[in-house]
Amino acid sequence: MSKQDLELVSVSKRYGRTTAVDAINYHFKSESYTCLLGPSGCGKSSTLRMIAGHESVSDGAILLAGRNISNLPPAQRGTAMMFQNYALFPHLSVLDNVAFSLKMKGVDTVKRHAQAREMLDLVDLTDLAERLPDQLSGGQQQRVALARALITRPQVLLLDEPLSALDPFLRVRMRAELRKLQKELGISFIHVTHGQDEALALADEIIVMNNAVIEQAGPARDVFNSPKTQFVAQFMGGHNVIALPAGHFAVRADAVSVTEPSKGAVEGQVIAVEYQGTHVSLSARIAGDQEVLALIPDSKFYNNPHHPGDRIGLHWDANNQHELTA
Ligand SMILES: Nc1ncnc2c1ncn2[C@@H]1O[C@H](COP(=O)(O)OP(=O)(O)OP(=O)(O)O)[C@@H](O)[C@H]1O
Repeated sequence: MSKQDLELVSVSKRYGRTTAVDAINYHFKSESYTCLLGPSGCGKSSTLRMIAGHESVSDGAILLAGRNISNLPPAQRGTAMMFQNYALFPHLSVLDNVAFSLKMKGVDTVKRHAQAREMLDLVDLTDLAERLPDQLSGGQQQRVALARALITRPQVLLLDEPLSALDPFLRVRMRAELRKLQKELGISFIHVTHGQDEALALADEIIVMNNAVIEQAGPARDVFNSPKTQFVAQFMGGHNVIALPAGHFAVRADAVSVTEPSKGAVEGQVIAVEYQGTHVSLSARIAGDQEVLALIPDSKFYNNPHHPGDRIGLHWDANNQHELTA
């Protein structure tokens, strides 16, 4: 274990009779980008808030660099949080917003402004230092919030749905910037999102939560390619969940190809064909009244097109068939 790693040891959060987080264990590697992903109410924000110290831990321990930080105040943990709504002070300039936590620590004006300018430089906002928050675009406000969190030189930056207030275009641009910043700073980012696209685009590691527990975690490509449960396969998207005599399996829709009826792994009947530009989405009904989706590259499909009602075979390689445990 590296010195800066963050560890959750059987961490639980209960609000009255609701268990929001149920004895989760996780080892966040230092210098990595981790996304906490899951549907609304699964416990991801509670997990993040416990790491930040904005919520108490009901049970278990949080260790950073081997030190138990579970009961320390937020400012003494070595973590910093960037909030969903940015929480900027409307009456303070950009510079003073960024310098705020240093002011609270009693750092003198010259010193804290110099450090705040360094942070503004990092997020490319040097020219806007004297503006007030309401004179900034959403993307610029977000960068101020980032600079303000980073000025405390945290070992771990915690981000709660940081891109949700941005329009789709800006969201894609900002996620590239977040990723770049994390690599440049060489610290850990832990980012809560309910968007699987966002998690796949950003994360070295993805933690999928469901019903207060970690359903699956690991490198982003492993979680996407080899879902272990029906929930993860369906939540990550792009997969078929198929019941076969040998059990339940996940098969990526883009790994399914269409052949002659007798040649495929299973036989089916085409129920819909939809042209989607780069590929064609074909759905077929197979035994057990199950629907299977195949995403076929555009040119491959039109070399040998199929139509609703056609009998076809569906084929996929054995290594694309992942057994589901639940
Ligand atoms: N302060 C609170 N008091 C009581 N219950 C709470 C409180 N905060 C969260 N909960 C409950 O705990 C569970 C987990 O909430 P949490 O906010 O961690 O989920 P989430 O995965 O972040 O959801 P979302 O994506 O909607 O923010 C939910 O059932 C929620 O209603």
